[in-house]
Amino acid sequence: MIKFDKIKKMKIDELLKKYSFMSNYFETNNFENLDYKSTLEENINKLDNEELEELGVKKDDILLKIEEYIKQMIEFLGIKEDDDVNSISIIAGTNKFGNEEKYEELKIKKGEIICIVGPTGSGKSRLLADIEWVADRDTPTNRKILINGKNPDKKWRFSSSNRLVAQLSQNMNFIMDLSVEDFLQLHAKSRLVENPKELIEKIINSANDLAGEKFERETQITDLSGGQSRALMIADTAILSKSPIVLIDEIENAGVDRKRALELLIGEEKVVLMATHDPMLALLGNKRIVINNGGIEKIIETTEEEKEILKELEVIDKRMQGLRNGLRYGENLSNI
Ligand SMILES: Nc1ncnc2c1ncn2[C@@H]1O[C@H](COP(=O)(O)OP(=O)(O)OP(=O)(O)O)[C@@H](O)[C@H]1O
Repeated sequence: MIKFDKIKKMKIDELLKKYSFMSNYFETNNFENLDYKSTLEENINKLDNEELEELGVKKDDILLKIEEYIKQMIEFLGIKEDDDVNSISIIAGTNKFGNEEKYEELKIKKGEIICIVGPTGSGKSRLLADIEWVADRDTPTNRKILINGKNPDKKWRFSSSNRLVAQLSQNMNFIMDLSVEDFLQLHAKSRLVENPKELIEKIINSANDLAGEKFERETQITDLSGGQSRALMIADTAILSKSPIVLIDEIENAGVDRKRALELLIGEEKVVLMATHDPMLALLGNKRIVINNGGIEKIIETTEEEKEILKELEVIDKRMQGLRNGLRYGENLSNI
């Protein structure tokens, strides 16, 4: 059952993200001046008589028609409303020595950034893999993953269109000879986005916001620098990927504004889990999971005092960035 009261209160860009078929509806029904940052209801309420005449419907009927259309499309496409992931829970298992982990359950909600810290070989990647596999006491750690507090549907393991997790890895090696725009078109098609034009523009703008040097939609992806391609993949994952969870293996500093990258992912309502050794990134998180000998030893919430340290680190980071840029552009560093 769809909850139309909730749908009415969704901003148009959220609505298009959730129901990409609506772009087609708006286009074929001549909705021309949509404000993407306002809700569906607000957009309909502000239509004037002239616009209503153009649309050929009464104001009161528009929402009813849209509700009916969404219902039919959901049925036709076989979309399940319970695909929405609002939280994941990690239920404790055992460490490498077979001892029980020192927590019972860790619930992570949408919009939270959780960092995973611990020495080399301690089991950080194993934890990420448990989440990706939706472990059910059937991995070396014996952990169990719940989705929305419940035993998850096995489809998360086997369906390719319903990926629970998007992985952001460090190095993107593009080998195809495509422009940025064609590459994103391909991605959008494979993710069944019907009218990807606006999304592609949003991705390119966001990526350019994150990267030091701007690129164009016509730029060949093989010509992108390391930082530019990382920025493109982050924006693509945030905006186009339907996976509700993003796993990150440390975002390299070079060429990407990491704080903005995290803000972009969180703004798109994802659960973000990030393995990192960098104090600045760790403090940007809401919590950090400390792993040792394969087990979760502690879960630490970032305190207000720690957030103060973050401010210091941001000043240092800015200074480093300034010097790095100076170096790049051949300046005398003592003048910076
Ligand atoms: N609870 C556990 N029980 C049994 N084996 C485990 C457990 N946790 C991790 N391991 C195993 O320990 C090995 C090292 O773990 P992993 O690769 O996850 O470490 P890591 O912290 O990601 O290391 P690095 O920082 O070097 O990438 C792996 O073979 C993993 O399967």
